[in-house]
Amino acid sequence: MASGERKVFESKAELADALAVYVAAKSEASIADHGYFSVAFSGGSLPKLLASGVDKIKTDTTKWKVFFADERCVALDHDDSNFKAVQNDCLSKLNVGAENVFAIDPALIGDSDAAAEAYQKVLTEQLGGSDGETPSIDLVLLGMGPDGHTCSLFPGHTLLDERERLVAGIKDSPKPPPSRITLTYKALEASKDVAFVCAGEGKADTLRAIFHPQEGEPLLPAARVQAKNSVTWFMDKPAAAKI
Ligand SMILES: O=C(O)[C@H](O)[C@@H](O)[C@H](O)[C@H](O)COP(=O)(O)O
Repeated sequence: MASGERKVFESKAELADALAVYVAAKSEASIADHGYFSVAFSGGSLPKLLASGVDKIKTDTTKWKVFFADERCVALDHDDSNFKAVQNDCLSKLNVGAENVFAIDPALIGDSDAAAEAYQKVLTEQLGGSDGETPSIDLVLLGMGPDGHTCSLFPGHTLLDERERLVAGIKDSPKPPPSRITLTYKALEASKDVAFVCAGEGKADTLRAIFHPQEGEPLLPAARVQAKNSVTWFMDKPAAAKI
């Protein structure tokens, strides 16, 4: 069963506002602690959802370092690009310098393993993990798919057992497009905080399986996520209806 605090909101709009306030608080605390705030965004419905609360993110966003929890191996201006979604829906409304947004290297999108290796290097350089320490992202914002996947960690996939790499390539994602890069559990577990964002009745059955797995039901990828400090589940009422 998944662990962590569960927060349930009346509506998507209330969820978005609370998430924005939470992000701002994590940002303030991180900047006070080490001078910057590193945050990783997922794609899917998350960027649009957060967009409606983005004006509540009151913090010094010039001190942000933005990463991607997973990314599709497509051009940065492709409609499938998580970078494009996060940039258009959220970052364009926040004062984050382009030099602080760490996208996949577009020159490597033909080879997800090479793109993942390069992204891991960026993560390590930016977060100071080069002395052998695992880099720690301050906050990872995650979604969850109907099959219980998160990042691009899919049920039954060999990447669920990856313990060496922080970022891995995947060529057979069941959710299109098939070629992607993703943070691994190793990277998630080294992160300080993780927030899951789940809205809509389409998430209800999966959240039931996450929080109340029946006997013999496999532990879904999202249920296995742990972080150094906290995992918090932001849900609206329809998503939380069965938990
Ligand atoms: O690139 C991706 O596909 C996403 O990062 C993915 O991991 C997403 O977060 C989940 O699939 C949930 O997606 P929804 O929020 O759209 O259900």
